Amino acid sequence: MIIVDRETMKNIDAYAINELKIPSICLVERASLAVLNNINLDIRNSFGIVASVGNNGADGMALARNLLSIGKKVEIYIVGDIKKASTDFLINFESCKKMTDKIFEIRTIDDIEFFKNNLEKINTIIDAIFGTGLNRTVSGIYSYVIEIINLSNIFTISIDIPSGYDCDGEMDFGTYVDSDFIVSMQLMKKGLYYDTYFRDKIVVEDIGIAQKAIDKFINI
Ligand SMILES: NC(=O)C1=CN([C@@H]2O[C@H](COP(=O)(O)OP(=O)(O)OC[C@H]3O[C@@H](n4cnc5c(N)ncnc54)[C@H](O)[C@@H]3O)[C@@H](O)[C@H]2O)[C@@H](O)CC1
Ligand SMILES: [K+]
Repeated sequence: MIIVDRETMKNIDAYAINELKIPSICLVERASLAVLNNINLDIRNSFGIVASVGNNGADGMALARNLLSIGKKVEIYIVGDIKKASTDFLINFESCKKMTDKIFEIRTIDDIEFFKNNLEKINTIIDAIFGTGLNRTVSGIYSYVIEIINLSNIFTISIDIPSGYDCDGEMDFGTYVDSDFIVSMQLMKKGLYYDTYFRDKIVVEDIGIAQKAIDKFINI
């Protein structure tokens, strides 16, 4: 099994997109389907997608669109400034806005209360806040949201990495999602493999990042 650190994963992602011209939105779509294919849709019918506005959030928006398309109950909670959203995030966010009005921004303490109360109506949380882009201590509204997710005891699936957890397993960024299940993209992340608590709750899924991009940065 190939195990990568954060920097290597970011280099592989960038090479696949910028040099091999693999459209990033294709990777986002594959990532969303990788999560979808790991959900038991017979028992999971109501979803809270909790997303920030980078590409981990982009994966979350693509998954939200796919869940809405098959008629699942989906509520979308955005934590972060939509004005700073990534291009890939906005592509599926635009579609989600056409498919549901249950899209809520979490910015204030009142929003936090609303989020906490609304969670009682769903049975699955999708954690799409941070992935390999996490690079500093989790604070403010982000830490409140993560604490509420953890206190909710609702089955939580993290996209790529539990939000707040250091991909390399070295830094303590304050708080992180206590995921029940993690679908990690393309390659096993070092921090998750060497942390036995998470290692048994993770699947790694191919999302179409070419072997040529992986070989460039992985010297076997
Ligand atoms: N284009 C790509 O590189 C792809 C990325 N993918 C997904 O995108 C993720 C990486 O996306 P990004 O690099 O956009 O970053 P993230 O979406 O992980 O994080 C979003 C942004 O949050 C900010 N941030 C970092 N730490 C923070 C903190 N403590 N408090 C507040 N804000 C903070 C950073 O500016 C970061 O860009 C991967 O984990 C994966 O899920 C996949 O869709 C594959 C394609
Ligand atoms: K995540």
